[in-house]
Amino acid sequence: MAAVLRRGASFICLGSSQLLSGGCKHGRTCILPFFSSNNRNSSSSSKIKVDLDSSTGIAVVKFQNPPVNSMSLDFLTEFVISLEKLELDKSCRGVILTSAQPKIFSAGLDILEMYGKSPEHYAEFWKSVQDIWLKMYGYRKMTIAAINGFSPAGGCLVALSCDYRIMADNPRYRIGLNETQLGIVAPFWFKDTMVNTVGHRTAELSLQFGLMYSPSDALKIGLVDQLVPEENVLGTATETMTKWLAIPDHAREISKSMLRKPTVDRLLASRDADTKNFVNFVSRDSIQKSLGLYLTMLKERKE
Ligand SMILES: CC/C=C\C/C=C\C/C=C\C=C\CC(=O)SCCNC(=O)CCNC(=O)[C@H](O)C(C)(C)COP(=O)(O)OP(=O)(O)OC[C@H]1O[C@@H](n2cnc3c(N)ncnc32)[C@H](O)[C@@H]1OP(=O)(O)O
Repeated sequence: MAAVLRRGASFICLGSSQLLSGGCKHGRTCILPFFSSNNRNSSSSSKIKVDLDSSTGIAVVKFQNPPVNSMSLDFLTEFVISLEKLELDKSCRGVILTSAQPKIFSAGLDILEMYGKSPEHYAEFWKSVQDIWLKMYGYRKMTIAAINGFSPAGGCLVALSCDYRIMADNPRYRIGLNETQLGIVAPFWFKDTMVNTVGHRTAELSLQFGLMYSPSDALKIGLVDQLVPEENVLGTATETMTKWLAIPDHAREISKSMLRKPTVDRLLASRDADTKNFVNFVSRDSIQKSLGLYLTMLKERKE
């Protein structure tokens, strides 16, 4: 039985039933939007903060999963629910993704979800990774990634799935699909997303080497669209979104769908096979060993 707390106009629902909205269907703790008296609707689940300004139609979705915004199963579930709600909300026309953590946009998929777990867990996790990509790459509303820090692997994929990417011009930051450096392989839909953005030849070099690009190199290859001083990332994203929103929604949306649907359909046609592939691949002793060594390396770097 779910416990439901009502606080003014806001609802918090805890538990597995779906008393208040489709948002809780995944059976995890979630917090429904808090409606304030002005034009801003905010909601904050534990890992995703949403701030929708209905006077402009722009929502800011902030990742807040310290220390590095790694994408665990819970994070991905909350993320997809937040995007679903915004997609259904007529007052929202565009979404900006950014990070509440200093210096990190997202460290990518949570490696601990792929290490030392059961095949059933790997399958559930992978489906949630597919879900977020399908939601983002086919998203009806305009999306901008305001990349305010490091963005490896899954973090890069999330940015690549947006319509426009603005990155902090800090030469210490890096972005790229570095999977091969962990001894794993970016699946075909990560690869397709990269190819669609930077072209085939650059993707060949990028994916095989697992290259991580500085902001200026990322701009050169078209992995990001614009660099701005770190303190201006969110402001520039909001200004840019306002310009994009001058285009009639239906025309922009249909154009986006024409360009992206074939890529989305490729995964939709083979989701189960892709999940099986992932589970078989990640369950191998050699892959588990690589991931274990990588986790140890991450910890030892600090010592
Ligand atoms: C044939 C093909 C078939 C199927 C496909 C098969 C496979 C495809 C599979 C998977 C695709 C995966 C995509 C991914 O996203 S994998 C994740 C890749 N991410 C990374 O490589 C990033 C690693 N992290 C870093 O480089 C750094 O942490 C940093 C630059 C993001 C931040 O550096 P800091 O110095 O600020 O912080 P740290 O001290 O390094 O980290 C703090 C803390 O967090 C832990 N951590 C970091 N990243 C992750 C992560 N991605 N997952 C889980 N945990 C992470 C780190 O170990 C530290 O932990 P402790 O505090 O030491 O406990």
